[in-house]
Parts: sequence; structure tokens; C-alpha cells
Amino acid sequence: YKKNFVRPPNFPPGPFNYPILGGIPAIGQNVLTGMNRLQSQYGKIFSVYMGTDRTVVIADYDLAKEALNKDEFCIRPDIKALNDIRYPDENGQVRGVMFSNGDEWLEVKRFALRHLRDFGFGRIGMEALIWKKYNGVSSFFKEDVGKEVCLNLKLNIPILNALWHIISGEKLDYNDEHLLDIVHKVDVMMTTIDVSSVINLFPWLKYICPEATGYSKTINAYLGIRKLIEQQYHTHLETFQEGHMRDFMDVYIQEMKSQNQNSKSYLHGQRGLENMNSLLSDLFVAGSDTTTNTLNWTIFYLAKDVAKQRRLQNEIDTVIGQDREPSLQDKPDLPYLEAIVQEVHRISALGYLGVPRITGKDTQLGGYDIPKGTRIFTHIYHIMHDKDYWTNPDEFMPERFLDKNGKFQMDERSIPFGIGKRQCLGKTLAQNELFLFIAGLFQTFNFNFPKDKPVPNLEPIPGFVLACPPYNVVMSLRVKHSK
Ligand code: HEM
Repeated sequence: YKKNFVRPPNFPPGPFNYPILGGIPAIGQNVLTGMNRLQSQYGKIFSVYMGTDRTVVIADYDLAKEALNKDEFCIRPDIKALNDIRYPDENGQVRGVMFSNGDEWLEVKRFALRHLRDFGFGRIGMEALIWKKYNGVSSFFKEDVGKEVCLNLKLNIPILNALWHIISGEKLDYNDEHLLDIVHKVDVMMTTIDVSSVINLFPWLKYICPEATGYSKTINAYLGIRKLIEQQYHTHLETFQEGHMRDFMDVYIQEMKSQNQNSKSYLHGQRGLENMNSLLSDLFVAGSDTTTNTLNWTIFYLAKDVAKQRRLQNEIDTVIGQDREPSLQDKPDLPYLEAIVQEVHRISALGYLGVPRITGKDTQLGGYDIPKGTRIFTHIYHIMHDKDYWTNPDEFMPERFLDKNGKFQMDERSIPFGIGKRQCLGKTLAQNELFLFIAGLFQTFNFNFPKDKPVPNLEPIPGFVLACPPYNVVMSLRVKHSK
């Protein structure tokens, strides 16, 4: 009772705790506006009971940097509602990379980072991938030219195709049923359950009303993705050739074979298979809606501000022209594009509360005592919208990331991918994909809101990420002109 309802001594302040509901009434229906309200009331660090979960919210850059670099803040909590699909052991520890911990997390993350680089995350692999993909993307979107269209879900298709290609080596047509099935399942996984969903706050509801809480729908989507992964695994096993690595799945199989005698490795045997399934599902969940929503927000902001869209297109025309496809080597010569990507990350703050962490031992932060087992949210949205630091934080101003000579300059307080050892595994992939996609799309098309209709005023939808609501645009092919 005490742990769940009574604030420990010298604990960060926060709203009243109701029985069972904790601080949920103070947050209200919209988690983002609720957390923003609590921040303005309680300041840099506050506490709120998410149902019965004692939670501290860090809403300050310096405190976040101090905390998230410490080992005791690098642990993920047990997300009971979604444990079932991550092969939990008797201690509630799960497989994969997103919610695993300790040596297992370290081994899986290191392995994934090292090898995903070879199949798309790194410079050369990524370019090859986008070269092949980009031709397809361009004609995929050309069919929409001149029409009033909503691109929200459509953008997910090339993004997931790229991810599937990196993992399985398969090149799917954008209209392939198999691909559309993956897109649908991932959409369900992403949109049905999030950190503030009732099932996450009260996981026991999965036994009482699995349908009404979205539990069954989410689990079925996960199991569907896992089935596809397992099918790929078996096909790869049959055609596997030592020393001839075709994709990430082959490299994983090779690693499992080489760990055959090493039962201490988390990539060994049955546990190795479970880690493969969980890791790849994690990549789908974490790697699709994040990138797609960033693209959606980018198109929205540039359709809203046509002068900025033209400035970007002029930069692309000058550096790349209209006849060749963009390359990652162009990055240093396209500072305005880089500034746009960074500004979209900042203003949209997709990972608005980070991925939850939990303290691994009693610790201190900001003059407060934080006991072991306290959940930690990083208020990434507030840190990137803090009025005390950012000028007009709610305005889309890519120029804030340019120095006086027009060169791109990073700001360490822009933290879309989190901070410390647990920061985003897909940072490089996301940044490279966004750069190449945005360059390619704006090189080929203009994006405008439909004439004679009011410009949409979009409020982000808080879920697993801060999603971009659907809106319509009209695309037109850019007139080709010589440099
Ligand atoms: C715009 C795109 C993206 C954004 C804004 C984003 C943001 C984030 C954030 C805020 C975290 C939590 C970090 C923390 O706890 O401090 C995270 C974790 C993670 N992200 Fe991303 N992400 C993006 C794209 C991707 C992609 C493309 C992938 C992979 C394909 C990916 C895979 C992951 C994984 C596996 C984790 C968990 C890492 C760990 O626990 O060690 N993300 N991401």
C-alpha cells in the first residue's frame, strides 16, 4: 500500500494520489497536455503515480543529462501488458532490445548495432538501399500527382519495405499483399496500446476484458509479425551458405551457429531464437511510425510555409540538380535540409516522454531522493520546447540550427533520440532515411494544401509516439529546369 500510494520522504512533488487511479485524474485524457500542465505547476522534476506506478518525470535538460548517463537510470521497467510476447522469465525479464536489461540487452544491442550497419544503417548499405528504393518511391508517389491525397499511411509502406529488406533481403513491390499485411499489423501494434493505455496502467485487465482493452488485437498483430519472422528464419536456414551473408537474418543465424558451444551467450540456442524474434519485432515497432510521422510532419510544415519549401528546393537544385538522385555524401552541402530535419525532430518531439526507465537502486536527482523501483519518464517534449531556452519554441524555424555562415549547427538540447546508453538504436538509420527521403521527395514534387480550403491546424495525437493527424495535400511535379 505504502509503495503504491504514499510518496516517499524527500520525493519530487506532484499531484494528489487517488486510490487505484493515482495521479491519472490530474493528467486527464491527453497525456501530453497533462504532463505539460504538471510541468508548469511543479517545475523541472515532479512525480505522478501512473495508476499504482510511482513515477518521476524529468523535465529539464541538465537533470536529464545527469540522470540518463548513470547506470541506475538505464534500466527498462517490466511492461506487464506486453510481456507475454517477449518471452518473460520468472523475474519478468524479457528478450529483445527495447525492454530487456543487463548483459542480455548489452549483447543484443551491440550485435544489432554492429551488423545492422552492414545492411542499411551504415552509409554504403543505406545508399544502395535508397537507390533501389528511390526509383520505386518516386513512381509510387507520382500516381498521386494532382489529386487531393492523405499520405499518412502511404508513407509507412516504403519505410517498412526498407526495414523488411534490411532484415530479410526480400524486395517487395509496394502493392505486394505481404508488405501491406506487415504495414497493417505494425499499425495495429503501434496504435492500439501505449504507455498511458488502460491496459498498461492496470495489466490485470487483460484477463477480464482482453478485447475491450485492445490487448487481444495487439497480441494478435505481434504474433502475426512473429510468424512472418519465423517463416523467414526457416527459409534462410534452408538456403544458408557459410561466409555468404545476404542480410541481417543470415548474420544472426551465423552468430547463433558460432555461439553453439557457448551457453552463456544470449544468442545461443532457444534463447537466441527468442532474442531474434523479439529484437526484430522491436525494430518494426520502433522503426516505422517514428520515421513515417517525422516525414508527415515535415511535409505538413513545408506545405504550410511555401517560402521555406522553395528555399529547400533551391538548395537541392543548386547542389544536386534535378537529374541525379540524392546521396548521403551531399549532406554537408545541404545545411538547410539538415536544419529542417532537426527542426522537425525538435518541434514534433515524437518520443515525447521517452521510453520508460526504472531506477535500479536508491539514488538522488535534483536534490530529491528517488528510491529503487521508481519509473522514470524524460519529458523530451518539454526539453525541446522549453521557453527559457528556445526562442518561440512553437514556431517552425529551421534557421535556429544554422550558424551565421549558413552552416548546420547541432544544439545538444535537441534530444529526439534520447540520451545515454539507452538512446535510440535506429538513430543513424532514421537520420539517413529522412535525409534521403526528404531530399528525393522535394526534388521531384511540390506539396501544397488544397486550394480554397483552410490550412489545417494540427494537434499531435499522443500514443506510443506523438502522431501527426491525417491531413490532405496536393502534389505537383516540379518543372524541370537546367542548373
Ligand atoms: C524519427 C525517428 C526516431 C525517433 C524520434 C526515435 C526516438 C527514440 C527514443 C526517444 C528512444 C528512447 C531512448 C531512451 O530511452 O533514452 C528510442 C529507443 C529505441 N529506438 Fe528509436 N527513434 C526513431 C527511429 C528508430 C528506428 C528507425 C529504429 C530501428 C529500426 C529505432 C529503434 C529503437 C530501439 C530498438 C530503441 C530502444 C533502445 C534501447 O532500449 O537500448 N528507432 N527511440
